[in-house]
Amino acid sequence: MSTPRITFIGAGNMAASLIGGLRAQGIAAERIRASDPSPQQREAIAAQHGIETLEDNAQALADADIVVLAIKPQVMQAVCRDLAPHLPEQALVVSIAAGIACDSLQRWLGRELPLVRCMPNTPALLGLGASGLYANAQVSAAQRQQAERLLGAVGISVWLEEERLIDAVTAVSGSGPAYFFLLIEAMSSAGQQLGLPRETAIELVLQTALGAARMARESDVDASELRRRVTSPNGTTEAAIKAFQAGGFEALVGQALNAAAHRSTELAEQLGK
Ligand SMILES: NC(=O)C1=CN([C@@H]2O[C@H](COP(=O)(O)OP(=O)(O)OC[C@H]3O[C@@H](n4cnc5c(N)ncnc54)[C@H](O)[C@@H]3O)[C@@H](O)[C@H]2O)C=CC1
Ligand SMILES: O=C(O)[C@@H]1CCC=N1
Repeated sequence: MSTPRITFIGAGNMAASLIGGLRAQGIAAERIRASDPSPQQREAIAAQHGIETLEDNAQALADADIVVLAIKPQVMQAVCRDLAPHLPEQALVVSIAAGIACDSLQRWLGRELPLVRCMPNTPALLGLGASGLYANAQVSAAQRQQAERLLGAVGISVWLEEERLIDAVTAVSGSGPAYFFLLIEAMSSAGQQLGLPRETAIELVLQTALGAARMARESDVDASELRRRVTSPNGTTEAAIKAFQAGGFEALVGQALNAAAHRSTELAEQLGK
């Protein structure tokens, strides 16, 4: 397969992560371009990755095999309507915007076209992202591979058979880093209340989070077994877990993820009109 020409519409954080990942995988800078109205964004991404940047979205589309929509959901409709007449016939469109359904994108782009909708997350910045991908019926097997390579350059990616599951992915991994950050914040301040200096508490919490994630990732037993192994009968961990359970921890996590998924559906309805 020859290397596709990839155009990014929007050169913000997520675009920069994806471009960094592609470059690290050996994709030549000449195959990638990005458009953004902000001169600062254009200069930053050109300096960092050596790619061509343009102010004009329509110009950036010329000869593109893959067009990545890496703009905020709120500007998606206006940008798509402007792009519509300039989109190359066979181009694969990849949208990373939260809460914008394939139907809306096709309506704004003016026709049925190969479309992959994905939900990445911010650890993509470190190549540790997790993305859910949904392809519509127009996407060819070769284009699926291209989308997989694009998102695979910044972490793991999983295919979803139904578009509605993007809302679940948004709740689990799209928003997920924020839940772990919240736990890190809460454990750090609890450590301080127990008398540890702030920096010490944060350092211990961060290394514990990293160690636990790697153990869960690399071990051949599941998280509940790893938890059991830390939890001595009548010991300290058991006391903490009992306190979590008495506070309804698992039900609360369920409610939180439901709220995120519900909001994702609601945004798609509002923004998709
Ligand atoms: N931040 C996150 O955790 C996640 C974000 N996303 C999605 O990724 C998308 C991009 O998000 P970020 O990179 O974080 O945002 P960002 O704000 O860093 O980047 C957006 C870029 O679009 C540019 N832009 C604005 N109007 C434009 C136009 N008319 N034409 C071309 N470019 C334009 C802005 O100048 C900016 O550089 C969003 O749709 C968001 O929903 C998806 C998953 C996770
Ligand atoms: O909070 C949000 O709406 C976006 C989608 C996933 C992460 N950030």
